[in-house]
Amino acid sequence: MTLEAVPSPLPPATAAAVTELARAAAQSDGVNPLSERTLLHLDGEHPGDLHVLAYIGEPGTLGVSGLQTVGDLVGYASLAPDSSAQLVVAPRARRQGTGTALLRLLLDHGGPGLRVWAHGRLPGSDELAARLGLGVTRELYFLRRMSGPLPKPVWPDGIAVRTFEPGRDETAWLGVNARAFAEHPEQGSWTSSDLADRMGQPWFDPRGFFLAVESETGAVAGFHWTKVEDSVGEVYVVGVDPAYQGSGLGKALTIEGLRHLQEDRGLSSVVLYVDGTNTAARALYEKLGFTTAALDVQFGPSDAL
Ligand SMILES: CC(=O)SCCNC(=O)CCNC(=O)[C@H](O)C(C)(C)COP(=O)(O)OP(=O)(O)OC[C@H]1O[C@@H](n2cnc3c(N)ncnc32)[C@H](O)[C@@H]1OP(=O)(O)O
Ligand SMILES: N[C@@H](CS)C(=O)N[C@H]1[C@@H](O[C@@H]2[C@H](O)[C@H](O)[C@@H](O)[C@H](O)[C@H]2O)O[C@H](CO)[C@@H](O)[C@@H]1O
Repeated sequence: MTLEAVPSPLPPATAAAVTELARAAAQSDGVNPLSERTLLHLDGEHPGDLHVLAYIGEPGTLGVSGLQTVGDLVGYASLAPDSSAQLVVAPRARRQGTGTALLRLLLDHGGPGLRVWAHGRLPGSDELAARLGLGVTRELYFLRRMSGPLPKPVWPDGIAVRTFEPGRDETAWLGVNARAFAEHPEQGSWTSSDLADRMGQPWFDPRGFFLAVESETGAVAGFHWTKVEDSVGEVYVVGVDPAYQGSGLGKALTIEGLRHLQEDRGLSSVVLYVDGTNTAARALYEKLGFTTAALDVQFGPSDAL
């Protein structure tokens, strides 16, 4: 087995093989092994992104033309410029040391700031991490709510709600998102490119992207961006400008998006991700009937814990 670190961009054939590897793992494990950002960054050039390929063959046999066959690829890892990473080994190739080899290479390239996701904290991830001196540095809860009666949203005085208008609201949304998520490891640093990537996805639907605006000034005070992909409805991101936090706006926005997913999109359940340390959001979602369905964790060097 050969390990090869490839700076972005990946050859299209290789990107397709990684996508197929991730699909096979998701089918086998019941959990997507790679995050949305990682999947989005398989295609195209993303400076600073590093791809690691584990394949059956002599070094260099892949060539820049990409993989000869999907069967050649037995593992993949990605390392982002913020030192966050993910790795996946093909179900057919597990317990042969490929995961250990991928993680060692990530440590070599990522250094002490490395943070490796284990989506679903599947069997073996803790053991693999501990073997290389890594411990849990972050918990991301995956919550689910079955459809049912919703309270009516109570909007703060002077606030109106409308949906996102492409070509009009991008700059204002980036601003309120950055302010709302100033303390978040990823969300607050989204750029116009990150937003455009997602607006270009088949699931993007401005009719499910709610903005709370000041009636007098039109300024965006908060938002609830919903997502429906593969028939799964998600509270994708809810954010409230710090100036409005504690005003009831987050609850009203969350309810508005849940109503849309439940009634306009006819979904029987809704999911979301929330950091374990986010006490405010977790309290809000618990009040609205969300319960824990799974847990993603990030591992980092134990001496960094
Ligand atoms: C799926 C996701 O998007 S997870 C990420 C959610 N977004 C963020 O964390 C971004 C930063 N935080 C925010 O934007 C806001 O704090 C939000 C969205 C979490 C909450 O919005 P707010 O407008 O402040 O919430 P709101 O005033 O509607 O309060 C609703 C409930 O949330 C909970 N809550 C809100 N703030 C807090 C807090 N500081 N501490 C504990 N619970 C809180 C309470 O249960 C509250 O109900 P209550 O006031 O009846 O007790
Ligand atoms: N509630 C949001 C914004 S704070 C959140 O916590 N997002 C996480 C989450 O993102 C999900 C992930 O990318 C899934 O692959 C994708 O299918 C979901 O639609 C996303 O919501 O997990 C990410 C790590 O995997 C994390 O970086 C985001 O901040």
